[in-house]
Amino acid sequence: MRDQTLNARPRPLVIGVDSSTQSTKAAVVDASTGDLLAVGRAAHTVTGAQGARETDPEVWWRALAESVADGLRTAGAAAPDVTGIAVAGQQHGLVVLDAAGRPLRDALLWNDTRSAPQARALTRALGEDAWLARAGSLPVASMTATKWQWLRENEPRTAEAAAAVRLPHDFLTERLSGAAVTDPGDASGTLWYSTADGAYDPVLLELIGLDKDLLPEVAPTGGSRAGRLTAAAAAALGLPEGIPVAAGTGDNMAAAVGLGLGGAGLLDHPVLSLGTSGTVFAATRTRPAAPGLAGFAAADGTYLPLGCTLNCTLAADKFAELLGLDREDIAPGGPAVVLPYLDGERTPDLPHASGLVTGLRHATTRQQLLGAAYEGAVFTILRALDGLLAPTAPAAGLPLRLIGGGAKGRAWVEAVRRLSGRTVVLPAATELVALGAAALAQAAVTGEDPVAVATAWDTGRGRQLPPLERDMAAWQRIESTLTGAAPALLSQP
Ligand SMILES: Nc1ncnc2c1ncn2[C@@H]1O[C@H](COP(=O)(O)OP(=O)(O)O)[C@@H](O)[C@H]1O
Ligand SMILES: O=C(CO)[C@@H](O)[C@H](O)COP(=O)(O)O
Repeated sequence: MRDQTLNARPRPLVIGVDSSTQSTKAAVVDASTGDLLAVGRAAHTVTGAQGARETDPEVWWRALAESVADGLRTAGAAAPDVTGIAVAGQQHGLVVLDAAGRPLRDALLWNDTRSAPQARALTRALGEDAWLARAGSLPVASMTATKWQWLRENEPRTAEAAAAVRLPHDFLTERLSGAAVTDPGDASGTLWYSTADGAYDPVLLELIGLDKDLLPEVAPTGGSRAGRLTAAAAAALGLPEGIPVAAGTGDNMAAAVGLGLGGAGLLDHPVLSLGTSGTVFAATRTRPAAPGLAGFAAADGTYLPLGCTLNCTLAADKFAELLGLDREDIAPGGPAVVLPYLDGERTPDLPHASGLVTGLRHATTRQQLLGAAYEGAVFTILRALDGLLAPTAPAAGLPLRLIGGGAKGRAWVEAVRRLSGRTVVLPAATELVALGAAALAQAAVTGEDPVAVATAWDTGRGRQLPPLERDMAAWQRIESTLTGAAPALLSQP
């Protein structure tokens, strides 16, 4: 018979939630060791065509409750042992709420490109230098300020009726805690927050006619305590009422925390994330402000310069589906080149682009064509990485950490190794956003630095893959195709 006293001993747990584009994942983590006991999951629905991408925020709320229940069930964990929770969310989405906190419409997501004209107009209105000096980034269609402008111009009654404006993660944090709180990391993706001042920017808010009173308070870090789990949220999630709820952050910022990147950890180490978006980023102490990259704040008080593409895993999966192939059934593209810009593109800024296939011969196989789709997606992200590394020469020799759903796939990993020629580190944990959120939750419980928590947990540990010789022939083929096609891709309707 097992010792009942041992069974009864409480085991403090924290929950880190990753509410991303396609799904919610809830990591149930042993707060003392950082051991990942289970990941609960629930899918989202994304609707829209021709540039529109929307999700009902209530879908995220239901998915949060489902994934937490799934995680606790799978872990065989007792809900009363949960001591804290934090949410990391897909960045930039525009959530508009009525006075009772109900969504007035579906959220406009980061990959909705309808606000490209508003992005251009906002850039012209203030000038690139002023945007970079204030927000650290230039307006592109992903940024929340351009979405707010789109709403004002296209659905003015909804914009006027808004009693609150939120990002996906702070919408969920408020549902949990009742507190209207965000963090510097996710706030920096709105473009109405100044990374220079560390506060909402009155000039930018005035430019887009947005009342500061509609916005959440900005906590000092994502690991600050936003509040405590309300009775209503506790009932909905089956968790103990009153446990600390962290301010949370954007998904890329949380991944950085999960990898132990930031002031209390590693600086300048580059990361490549292969998910719905392809992203490259590094935690830095220097405030970024360069065209072509997003100059975000990190969740821990450092900065997170980042490049982001709109077409990554979903684009390669679409090619696999069209070709009737398994996603791993690939060969190097040979002379075939694919620019897989099925959703338009953000980096480079070609919001109206569509996919381009060129270089086909009679000898081209389906496997080569699928390989070319991976190469096109990977080339596009790695080009952004070159921009990220240029100002920090010492980082050029550092290994590249590979994360996100795509990092589970051999075809992705090999394409990154071949086109980058870099040493690649594959972290053992696949859910680094959720683990980073768990570290934020633990920071909100104990008051520690979230990066120090993740470093002590060693959630970023992984295996190192040696560099392969860089495939410069493929690189140059794709690069010259993009250079030649860019004017046509830019002017597509
Ligand atoms: N074993 C695998 N091999 C290759 N790709 C995978 C694998 N598992 C999942 N993926 C890809 O991962 C993507 C989801 O990645 P994820 O980082 O979870 O996305 P997001 O955070 O944007 O919702 C899917 O689109 C899928 O193509
Ligand atoms: O817009 C960005 C970064 O600026 C995206 O990275 C979103 O944050 C969505 O992330 P995933 O759903 O792909 O994780």
